Amino acid sequence: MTPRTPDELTRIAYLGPRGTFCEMALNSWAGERPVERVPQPSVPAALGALRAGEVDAAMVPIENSVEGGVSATLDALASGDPLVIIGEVLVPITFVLCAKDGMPLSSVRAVGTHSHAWAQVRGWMAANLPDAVYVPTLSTAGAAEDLAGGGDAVYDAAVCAPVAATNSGLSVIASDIGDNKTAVTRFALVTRPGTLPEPTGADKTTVVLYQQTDRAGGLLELLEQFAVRGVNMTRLESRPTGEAMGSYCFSIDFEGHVRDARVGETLMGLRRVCADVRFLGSYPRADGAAAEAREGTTDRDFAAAQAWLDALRA
Ligand SMILES: O=C(O)C(=O)C[C@]1(C(=O)O)C=C[C@@H](O)C=C1
Repeated sequence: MTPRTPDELTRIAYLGPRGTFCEMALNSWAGERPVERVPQPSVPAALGALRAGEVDAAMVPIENSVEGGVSATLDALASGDPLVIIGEVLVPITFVLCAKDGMPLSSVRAVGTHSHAWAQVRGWMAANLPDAVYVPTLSTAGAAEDLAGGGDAVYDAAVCAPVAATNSGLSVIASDIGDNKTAVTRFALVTRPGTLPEPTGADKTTVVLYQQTDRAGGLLELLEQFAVRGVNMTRLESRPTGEAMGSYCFSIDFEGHVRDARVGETLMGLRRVCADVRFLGSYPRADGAAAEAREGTTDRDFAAAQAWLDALRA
């Protein structure tokens, strides 16, 4: 059975192992809730476990303030059985470089970490370890765990959160190595459809849009749907559909809840002009910033216009 409220979510998958930023997001969302945390090796695996009914929800990274959208998550949400976002969490990102005891910084030849983490420490690496080779891993904490495990890790230092270095018993050889000290990653709590959080006045909605045909002004026609109804977008990305060269869909976050009149009208407009609209949920914003409906686009304005039209028709 699909849980209906956040308190009914008892098993939640996340990008593991322990010590990832994803686990921090889940801890921050769960608070005192008695939630069983189920680590998964990758984002597609976490969403696969959710689609298979093995867990009630999944916490996955969706956007980073430095590196942008997390493609693995956006693509896994855009195709396959439908899933919806019911919440978001913002996690400040701090990285350390860690290694086995006794390894000096000058001896590091290869560094393992998640690709998004590497993108956020590139400047520091260029300045401090210009000759180090980058080895991609499935997560930051996974990089630390494999290094500490002493098995077949082909790198001698890992970039991860301070807690992952501690969990793995590794020594921190450089702290606070992120190029941008205010970096934040946004995580989405995803479930199977059936749960629609109530509007709070400070909500976001996520959709994936598939255009009917590739033609001049096609994207403008989609954007007009938002503009004329006063709906503010907070993220817009084009992603390849994978079907053919040049075939793209648009992944969009915008302010407001599907129950807000201007959002409902926008979605209907998009449905008319798109080949397909995938609704990925309406959920409370992590930063609590209320959406301002400009004059002429409030629920009351839409209701008054509808009443006026009804009167004309009667
Ligand atoms: O590897 C982790 O620790 C994650 O939680 C993944 C992830 C990401 O996908 O962006 C999350 C936050 C950091 O920006 C780096 C990596």
